[in-house]
Amino acid sequence: MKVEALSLPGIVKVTPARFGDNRGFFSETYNQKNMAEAGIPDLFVQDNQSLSRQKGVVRGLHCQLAPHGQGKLVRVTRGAIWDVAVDARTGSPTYGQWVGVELSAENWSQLWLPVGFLHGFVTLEENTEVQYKCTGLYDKASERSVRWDCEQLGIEWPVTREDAVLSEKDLQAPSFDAAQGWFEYK
Ligand SMILES: Cc1cn([C@H]2C[C@H](O)[C@@H](COP(=O)(O)OP(=O)(O)O[C@H]3O[C@H](C)C(=O)[C@H](O)[C@H]3O)O2)c(=O)[nH]c1=O
Repeated sequence: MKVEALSLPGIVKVTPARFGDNRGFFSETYNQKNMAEAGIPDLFVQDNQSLSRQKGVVRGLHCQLAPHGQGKLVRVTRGAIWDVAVDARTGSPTYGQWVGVELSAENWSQLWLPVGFLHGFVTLEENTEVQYKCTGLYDKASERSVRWDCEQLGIEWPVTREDAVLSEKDLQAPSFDAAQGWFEYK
């Protein structure tokens, strides 16, 4: 498995091996030992999957507050996304900084985001399926959102506001200012 630390400390991109043959391929998409060696904890308690039928669907920026914070290990099993992590840990030297990575069924890469980071993505193809493991269970009351196109964050999304497809919840999300104090940098 290939492991790449990204420009935002704490965010890790991993690419499991994929063994192709005349039938197709086989891949260990999650191996506790390999992931632990990459610095990705082994306690995942929930698997999620979403399908976005259109190109340009933006989901995020989301997180859950303590004690329901979620580390996420994200991968794409059909189509492609541009996946984004934002450091929301008050006191962090990289507070408000972001990193974006293309994850696709083609490149087979996965992105690890620890607790304390906002997560969001935009689909780059129609009928994109995203699957992700979470270190915490869903807790609706502790969900928080920040608007995807917050000027303060300046995320360089590969989609225009006109073309972006968002949920009502995400259309009404506050700016990143709201995130002050959500997470403490340790
Ligand atoms: C997240 C979640 C949602 N739901 C229900 C609640 C709603 O009735 C429905 C759709 O939820 P939502 O619109 O919040 O789904 P997304 O916009 O894809 O949200 C996700 O998008 C970004 C990218 C994330 O990282 C989070 O995991 C998550 O916030 O699924 C559940 O039952 N369990 C869950 O864990």
